[in-house]
Amino acid sequence: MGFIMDGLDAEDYDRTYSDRDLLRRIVSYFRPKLGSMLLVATMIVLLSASQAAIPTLGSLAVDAIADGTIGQVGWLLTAGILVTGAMSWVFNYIRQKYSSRVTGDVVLRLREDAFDAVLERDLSFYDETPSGKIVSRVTSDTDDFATVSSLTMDLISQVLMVAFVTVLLFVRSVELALLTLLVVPIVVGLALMFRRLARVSTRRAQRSLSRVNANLQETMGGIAVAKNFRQEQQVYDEFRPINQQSYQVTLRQGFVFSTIFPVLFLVAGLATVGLVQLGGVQVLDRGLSAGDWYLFLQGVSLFWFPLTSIAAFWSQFQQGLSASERVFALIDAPPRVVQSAAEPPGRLAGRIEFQDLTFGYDADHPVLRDFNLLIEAGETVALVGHTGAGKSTLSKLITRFYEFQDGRLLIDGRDIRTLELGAFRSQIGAVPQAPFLFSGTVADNIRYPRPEAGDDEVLAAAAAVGGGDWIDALPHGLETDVGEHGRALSMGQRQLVALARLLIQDPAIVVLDEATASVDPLTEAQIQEGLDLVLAGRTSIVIAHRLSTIEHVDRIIVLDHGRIVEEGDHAALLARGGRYCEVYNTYFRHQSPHYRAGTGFVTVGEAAPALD
Ligand SMILES: Nc1ncnc2c1ncn2[C@@H]1O[C@H](COP(=O)(O)OP(=O)(O)OP(=O)(O)O)[C@@H](O)[C@H]1O
Repeated sequence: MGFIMDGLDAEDYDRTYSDRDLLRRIVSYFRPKLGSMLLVATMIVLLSASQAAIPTLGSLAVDAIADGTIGQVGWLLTAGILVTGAMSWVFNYIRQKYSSRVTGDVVLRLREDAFDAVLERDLSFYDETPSGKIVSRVTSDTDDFATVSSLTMDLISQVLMVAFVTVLLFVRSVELALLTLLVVPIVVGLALMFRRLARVSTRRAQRSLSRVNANLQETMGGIAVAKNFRQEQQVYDEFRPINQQSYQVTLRQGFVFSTIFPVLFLVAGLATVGLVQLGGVQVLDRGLSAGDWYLFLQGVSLFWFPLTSIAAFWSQFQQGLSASERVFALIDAPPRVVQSAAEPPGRLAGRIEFQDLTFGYDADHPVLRDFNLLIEAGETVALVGHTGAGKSTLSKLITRFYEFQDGRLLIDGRDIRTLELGAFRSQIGAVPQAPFLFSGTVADNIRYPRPEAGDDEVLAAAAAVGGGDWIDALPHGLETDVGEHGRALSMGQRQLVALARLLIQDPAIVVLDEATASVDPLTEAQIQEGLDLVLAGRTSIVIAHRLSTIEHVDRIIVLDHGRIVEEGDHAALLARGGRYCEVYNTYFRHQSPHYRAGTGFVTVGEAAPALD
């Protein structure tokens, strides 16, 4: 049992909606399609009536055979059955056409809303939720919801037909009609009992499938690394139990659903036996005509088919309901980053002040505790420190990707929580270590922050970065296709595109995580030139990995376990011989052109001259 249920827990944002809330929510998606739905409903009524008319005409034919009048009315009844059959086809065609459109439109809207919700989520959401699981909610869960909506229409049509047949049966023989109806509460009772079981097993099956998706997604993302380290077997070993689990859970779901049908068919069979016996006796006693008896037997199959298929629908119905629950939970997931107001920030000067700020990805384990730091407008600050010191965390708070728990973060003296988030973020230029490029051309990527930017602006930005020589090295200049994730460009070229993109954005504050990957000296020089241009006149926070950067910034801040342990400029900090020297020896010193392996380390713990 343990294995089967492992990893199938709900996501943090999952919730259970009451049937009423769920239904109300689903109805709200269908409401704009009221006109088409009325047409579908009319067609369903006509279709059900015409389907119920066929056995009625058949029963008249049986009576005519018994009376010996079939010779006179036979052709009329045949024509009647033909016309009713043809009309059924037309009604069904119109019904299918419009109901498919209604379902398609509703799913389109639901998927748009789900995708919108995904885009709106804070970065913490992406840290906590594997992307495969998100994809699964936006695609297969909305598909399951589509199935529910078309099933619901089928269900309504079947229920209506049952209603028509019931009326007919009562008109013919109250006694036999009551016998037929006697079984309904048993079937409905069984279906209701089954409901709970079905919902639980269906939900598990969906979660296990999204686990499979998440695993596949991660495998595809890291396939190059896996192949590099020849870890295909390990990847497969990880996939196997997850896939097995999905198999087991789906099998269990199948078992749950397969128990209901034999039970239902047994009840139906017993009822039919009763009807054959009782009806036959009544025909012999002349209390019932042969045609009526025929209608009852036909009616029973017409009657039973919808009832048993309602139970059959149940599985998919439940699947769709829990899918819609999952999609709504995604749409309704509360944001972690909450603004207390939405004041227009105006053009920011870029003064940043952390005041007694406390933050932890998990509130019980703070990464920053009572943290204080003031960065003046226009200042360029380098954050250095060992891995895990909290450098990226600071930048994630400035970009407002995460919500801090305590203290204040002021931008130009205003509480960051009061600024209109979209307008604020548009003035923050964030460059990650490995800049992400979208499929398209180099020009498309440069104009990404401002799609209305003209070709000349894009060209000017590209030319300004690194002297523009790098554009000539691209096979089709700015029209070169960058490939998926920018794979068609070298690492250095991707960084240059990211810098040109910043120029187009023209942010007030730049948060830059320098790439650790080394590039050739020419590209390095171009990047440095580009950086000087991009950072000039803006407040800049650089998570520094390059010697040339730390040598030129206004202030270096040395972080250790979320605390500032030293700050100052390069020469002063080196002279102090403290923590900065350690970091310098570890990360930066070897980049110096004068560096010789094994020599020239700056002594830690005592004042030492600045060596290069
Ligand atoms: N998304 C996250 N969820 C939980 N903990 C995190 C997350 N990101 C970082 N941390 C933790 O927060 C601490 C600070 O991490 P941070 O990424 O800020 O360090 P860093 O100084 O930028 O390190 P590096 O130079 O390796 O990028 C680390 O202990 C890290 O494990």
